[in-house]
Amino acid sequence: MVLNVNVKSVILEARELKISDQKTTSSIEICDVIGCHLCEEPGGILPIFFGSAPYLVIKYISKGKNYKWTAENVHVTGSREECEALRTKVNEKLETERPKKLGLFINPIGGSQNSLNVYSKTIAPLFRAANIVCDVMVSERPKHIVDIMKSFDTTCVDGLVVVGGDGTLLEVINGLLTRAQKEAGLDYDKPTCKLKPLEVPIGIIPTGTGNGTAKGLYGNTDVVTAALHIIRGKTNRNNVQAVYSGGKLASFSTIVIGCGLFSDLIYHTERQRWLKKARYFVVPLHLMLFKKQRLFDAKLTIFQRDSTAEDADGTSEKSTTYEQKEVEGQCVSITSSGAGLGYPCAPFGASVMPFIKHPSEFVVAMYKQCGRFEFLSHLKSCALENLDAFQKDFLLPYTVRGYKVKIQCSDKSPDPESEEVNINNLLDVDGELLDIVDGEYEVWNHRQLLRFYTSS
Ligand SMILES: Nc1ncnc2c1ncn2[C@@H]1O[C@H](COP(=O)(O)OP(=O)(O)OP(=O)(O)O)[C@@H](O)[C@H]1O
Repeated sequence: MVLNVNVKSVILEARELKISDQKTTSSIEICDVIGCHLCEEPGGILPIFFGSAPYLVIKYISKGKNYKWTAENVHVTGSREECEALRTKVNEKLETERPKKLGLFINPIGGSQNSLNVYSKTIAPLFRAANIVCDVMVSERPKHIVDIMKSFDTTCVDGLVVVGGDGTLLEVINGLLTRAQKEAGLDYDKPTCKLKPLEVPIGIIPTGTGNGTAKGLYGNTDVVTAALHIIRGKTNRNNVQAVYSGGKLASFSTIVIGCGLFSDLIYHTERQRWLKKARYFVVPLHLMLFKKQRLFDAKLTIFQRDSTAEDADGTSEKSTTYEQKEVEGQCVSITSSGAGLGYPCAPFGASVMPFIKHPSEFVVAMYKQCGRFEFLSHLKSCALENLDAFQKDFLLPYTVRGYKVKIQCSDKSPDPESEEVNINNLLDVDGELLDIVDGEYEVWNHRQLLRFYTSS
């Protein structure tokens, strides 16, 4: 919607623009202004005689339902001097924390394979309107971004933006965070090592399939909403989970880590790539409705906050002692969620929040055997963020600061090439499959390790 007003009816106040037309007065917060540009009326016979009429376009963020943001315009008419004066004053007020130069990484094959199109048609014009310059890199092969991250100079940009899915984001995060720890000379393979945070802010334009991190940060997976959060430039420090296996740091995670059912789903889905995007729907539905649940024996060791050794602000979690508990048994999956780790709208966010009392805590759940429909109804409750989604007989949820899993093979002397061994050594990390060593891994929370563009 375009609002047409005269320059005299626009009043610039300390933190907002007050705009009045004949009937109403509305206001736009300065932090929601995207940019301000002077335009000329298109040519015609009248401008030849009377001169062209300039007008000022004020582009601003409008916040709708379901966290959806759109870019709207106010057209301000008046004399050139008045329009230019208003433009200068508004631009001066636009906050200095806004990014001016971004490093942008596009995965052209993520999701519907339309990232390049989304960028050039929708995102680039918004960034241009906000006077943001982009240094664009397009990945040419799997893991190309991991290689780029090995030498990318983050000091020459104000922020990084991923145009892709969670897998591409994970490549950026893994590359940069690991490099930062190496450069700091830290013993980062030890779960107890306090890791060095990454200063450069990261944003994501969700053109992947799952897009869980974008949903967590922006409340939805709308690409315009995501771009507008990045333009606004507000950032938040977010927690990250780290996965360790075989005595090494294997990956970071921002959404979900799961063995068993969840890694099986990804394993089988990726084997049916010929189904293209339909595989994300057909394969899980087929497995859930027609296949028997795969059960495996596992030992889950949980590390919980020692209630007698309180760390008031929660920043020194590594010096805290832990109460350790072991749970053993047959299960369908062991899954932990990054919800509650500082992502304002994280997947399962509200569902696991009742369990979390401290910023360093997160939830790991052991899924026991259950009926197909019970399981689907649990997933639906999680998606709807119902507070009782984890209060099910087949679920054992634990509030933890870290946990360790050992998957036991049913065969006492298993063939290392067997499918059971293979599949037991796969872990779903944010929708990507990670090879773990001997069916054993550990997950720990690291506080405020990343800075994301978000406006919580
Ligand atoms: N040019 C390319 N050709 C083939 N694979 C690529 C290319 N560029 C990146 N990749 C790979 O694509 C994989 C998936 O990317 P991405 O996560 O962006 O999309 P997605 O899997 O559809 O989304 P989500 O992870 O949100 O479900 C990554 O593992 C990455 O290594």
